[in-house]
Amino acid sequence: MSYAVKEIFLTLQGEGMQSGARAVFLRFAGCNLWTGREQDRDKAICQFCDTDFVGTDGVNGGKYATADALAEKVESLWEGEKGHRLVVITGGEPLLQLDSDLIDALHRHGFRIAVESNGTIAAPEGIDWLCISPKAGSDLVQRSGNELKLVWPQEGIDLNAIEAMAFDHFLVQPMDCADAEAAKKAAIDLVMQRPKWRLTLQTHKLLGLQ
Ligand SMILES: C[S@@+](CC[C@H](N)C(=O)[O-])C[C@H]1O[C@@H](n2cnc3c(N)ncnc32)[C@H](O)[C@@H]1O
Ligand SMILES: Nc1nc2[nH]cc(C(=O)O)c2c(=O)[nH]1
Ligand code: SF4
Ligand SMILES: [Mg+2]
Repeated sequence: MSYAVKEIFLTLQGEGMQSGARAVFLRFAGCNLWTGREQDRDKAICQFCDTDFVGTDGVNGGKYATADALAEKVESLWEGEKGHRLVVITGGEPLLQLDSDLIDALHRHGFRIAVESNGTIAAPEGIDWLCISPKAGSDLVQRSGNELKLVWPQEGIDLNAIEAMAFDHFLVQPMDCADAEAAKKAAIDLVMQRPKWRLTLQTHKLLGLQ
């Protein structure tokens, strides 16, 4: 199958337990919880998205005909030292498009594969680091993984139910929104009340990185 890619770029992973790691970001176009159009935001299931994932017009974006062609483009962006290759596959919702062909091709090119998903689609085998970020009002299908990263505050989230799921790490990330100060405070309060959780910040935004 072909892959619709919004953009591909080299940066530091800004979020979660792998934050600070050099990584190629592969951002797929499209999401199942929002069209990505501002006029649809109010009626979307996920209303706080900070990302433009519409179309294929970003840096290195486009339609990639094969998994190998896409893996080669990812590899070409990994400059310098050959080792420690990490690709973060995100979107949009990457599990709408990520398949075993692409997982195999990226592994053949020497990459560890991290994925950022909203958890509404079961993850395929072979992902090396799975981050699930639940969205209130959506059906959480993927209930295990390496890290769960909850954007906060969100109404309608059952924290006890989430804590019972099979994740290695439970992270809370303040929502980037009009009242960012209140969101930071709410995230800090959550950790203070529930020590199973850790605070994660969007460090790329603090650093002025992509
Ligand atoms: C743009 S999403 C793409 C991946 C996938 N669709 C998902 O939601 O996990 C990447 C990450 O950014 C988080 N995110 C999106 N909007 C945010 C915001 N306004 N503030 C903080 N984190 C946000 C998501 O929860 C997710 O962890
Ligand atoms: N630097 C950087 N780190 C990130 N971690 C998760 C991101 C995402 O949009 O999925 C993201 C992103 O957009 N940029
Ligand atoms: S699920 Fe992810 S990509 Fe889709 S709208 Fe929400 S934050 Fe954005
Ligand atoms: Mg982002």
